[in-house]
Amino acid sequence: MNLTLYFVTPDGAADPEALAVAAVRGGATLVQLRDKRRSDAELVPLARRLIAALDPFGVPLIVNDRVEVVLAAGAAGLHVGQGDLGIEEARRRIGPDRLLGLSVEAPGHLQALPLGIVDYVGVGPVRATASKPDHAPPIGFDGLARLVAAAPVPAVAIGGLGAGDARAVKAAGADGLAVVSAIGSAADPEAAARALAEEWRQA
Ligand SMILES: Cc1ncc(COP(=O)(O)OP(=O)(O)O)c(N)n1
Ligand SMILES: Cc1nc(C(=O)O)sc1CCOP(=O)(O)O
Ligand SMILES: [Mg+2]
Repeated sequence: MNLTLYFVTPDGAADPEALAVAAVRGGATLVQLRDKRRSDAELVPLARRLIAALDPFGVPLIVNDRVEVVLAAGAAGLHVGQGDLGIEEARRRIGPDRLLGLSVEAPGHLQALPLGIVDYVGVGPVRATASKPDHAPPIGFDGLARLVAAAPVPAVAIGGLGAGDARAVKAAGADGLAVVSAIGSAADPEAAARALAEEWRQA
């Protein structure tokens, strides 16, 4: 698992596959299929196509929220938040070998985290973002640093991040940054991903 540049597909994107391929061509190391609008029946074939498209790049596909889609499509992992399926249940459902990510928004979420169940945490939102209308209060880079320092597993920063943020994310101790719009809304998603990946390398 490489969290350096984690591309999360925009909710309801017309062509998540094209965006994901552009992102990994540019240097994204992990992709999450996050779609609140499509049904499981629509997401399963989409996830299968994404897995096949990402496979030549060696990039795993994580599916947000939908354990049934993970299992039916054979995805590499599942990402859940504080209001989703509990992590013990999620781990039981996906088995020991798939990746499991958990959103963390406050210190209490880490204090309540049993060890050995999740593979990584997504920490945020660093800034307010229109990509997740129901996001928790922004934690800023200081909040990010505090949560990352307390995390017992690798941590990826998320929320309102984009060009120019890699240095601050790395300085906060995170293992990478996760973005939706910085790549998904870019005029040239591959170039945007390449710039972010390069920024991370230079940071
Ligand atoms: C990498 C990463 N971090 C956090 C989230 C947010 O998950 P969640 O809190 O469950 O919110 P939704 O994405 O389901 O709206 C994420 N998806 N990915
Ligand atoms: C999916 C998601 N989760 C968040 C969290 O804080 O848990 S913020 C977020 C959306 C991030 O989108 P963008 O890169 O466009 O700001
Ligand atoms: Mg969720």
